Amino acid sequence: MDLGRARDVVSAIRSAVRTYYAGNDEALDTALAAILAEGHVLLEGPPGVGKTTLAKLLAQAMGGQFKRVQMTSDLLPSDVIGAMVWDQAKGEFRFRPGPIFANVVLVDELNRATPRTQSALLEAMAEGQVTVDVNTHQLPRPFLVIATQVPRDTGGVFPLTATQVDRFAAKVEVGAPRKEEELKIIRMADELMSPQIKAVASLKDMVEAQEAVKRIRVDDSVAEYMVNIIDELRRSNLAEPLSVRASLWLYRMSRAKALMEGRDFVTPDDVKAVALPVLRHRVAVSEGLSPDSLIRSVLERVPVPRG
Ligand SMILES: Nc1ncnc2c1ncn2[C@@H]1O[C@H](COP(=O)(O)OP(=O)(O)OP(=O)(O)O)[C@@H](O)[C@H]1O
Repeated sequence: MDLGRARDVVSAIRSAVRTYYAGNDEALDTALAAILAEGHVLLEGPPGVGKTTLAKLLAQAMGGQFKRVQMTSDLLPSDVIGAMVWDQAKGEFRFRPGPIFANVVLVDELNRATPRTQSALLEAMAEGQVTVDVNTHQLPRPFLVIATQVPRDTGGVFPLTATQVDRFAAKVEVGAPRKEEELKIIRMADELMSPQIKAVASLKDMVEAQEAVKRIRVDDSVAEYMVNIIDELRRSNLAEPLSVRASLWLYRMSRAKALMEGRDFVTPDDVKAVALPVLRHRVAVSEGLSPDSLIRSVLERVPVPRG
């Protein structure tokens, strides 16, 4: 698929989702970039702000399957990834896929699951496959996990470790809608009971778009710019060290962003556009500072390469 067609596929999906999704651009664009870059997203915010709606519409727009997993402390790894079950009719064991076998999976309240179940999910996300007993089962492509979390101070949660959080390509915080968005939402009250949009692309199109992202050029000066941002962040007295995954996801998500903008090369503006969602969950700051303000100040300090 050429890059122009890949861009058209993504913008068709974006417009289709926009039919009913009235939330902020950052959530929608980050989710789209994450699909293209084969990453996963943490979507945080209060209940009822359209997280499920966004995930469902994304799946519909690309002709894919949507599933939702509500995490609880009694959920076992096999309830999420699948298990071997006895098939009475055939007289043999067969693999029964878990609910993560879908193209877009909303994992609700991830930090309510026990560490074992969280690890099983995160491993599957990282590898794009599930291994049960000795058999490996490929997850569908594209495969996007959108995970939500309950606030850390809620009782009965198992907070994810920094390493686990680091596995997510990006994090977006969604808040209550603005007044005009909310007005649009209530005007669609009937349709929103069960929003349905037609597929405007196929899963094959999306997989080809993922491959197209890998052909987006990143000049040495822009790659160096990414590394300089990460280096400057590391010098900022972070509470936790910043892993190399930070720069890898900055690179991958910037390329996805360039494709969405219809270019075959990454500009420093693409890097800046994805820097907050890609970095904010990896930056553990001391009290009184917000990750976003720290990242913004780093972006202001690091010299931008001239094209
Ligand atoms: N930004 C939005 N765009 C469209 N509909 C929205 C939006 N925000 C909320 N809604 C509507 O409000 C209701 C709740 O939204 P939804 O289930 O998507 O929220 P959620 O964030 O997943 O909530 P929860 O965490 O409680 O599951 C739905 O009917 C949905 O259509």
